[in-house]
Amino acid sequence: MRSAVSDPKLTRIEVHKDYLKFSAAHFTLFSASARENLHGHDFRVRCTVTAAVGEDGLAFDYGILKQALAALCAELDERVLLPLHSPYLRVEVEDGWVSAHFAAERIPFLARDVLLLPVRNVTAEELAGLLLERLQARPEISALKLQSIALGVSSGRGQWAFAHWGIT
Ligand SMILES: Nc1nc2c(c(=O)[nH]1)N=C([C@H](O)[C@H](O)COP(=O)(O)OP(=O)(O)OP(=O)(O)O)CN2
Repeated sequence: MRSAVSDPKLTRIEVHKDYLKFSAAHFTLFSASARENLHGHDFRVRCTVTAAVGEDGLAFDYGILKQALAALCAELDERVLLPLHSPYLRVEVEDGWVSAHFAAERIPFLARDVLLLPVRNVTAEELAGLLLERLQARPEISALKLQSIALGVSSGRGQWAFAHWGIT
């Protein structure tokens, strides 16, 4: 007898928990001469995946996904985020200081407060792409054999950027 529940071969699982966030400072670079002032956000993260449902009615323990996302958020929490690959900004690290060189400005930070990220700009879209890469690189996530991942980053209510992998 078929189960009372429809028997989907694929399911979509979404996680968006209040604790999936990181508080960080940044400035968006709009051109070689225009940028925002340094400011901060509680960046929020959410993730939607598709996966096959097993004969036991379980796709995978989504606690594994939540823990991985929380670990990724913790890596970025309470830092000034600077891009290493910007066409407009040069980063210099010396004697416990990090200097961001932008147009004619030298913007100094204590090295302990800065996190240099392999992105072109500290924008929601670049952060989403970076976090997706880092999520996929985690062995406990690659072991889940997910079919697609969409990872979102928000810099404020009502504005999200998503990075995607796989077929949805
Ligand atoms: N494509 C993108 N554009 C902008 C980004 C971004 O990440 N990607 N980021 C910013 C700002 O840095 C900021 O993060 C958002 O600015 P803002 O919209 O002012 O944020 P608020 O929450 O204050 O939104 P309000 O609509 O003003 O309430 C800009 N552009």
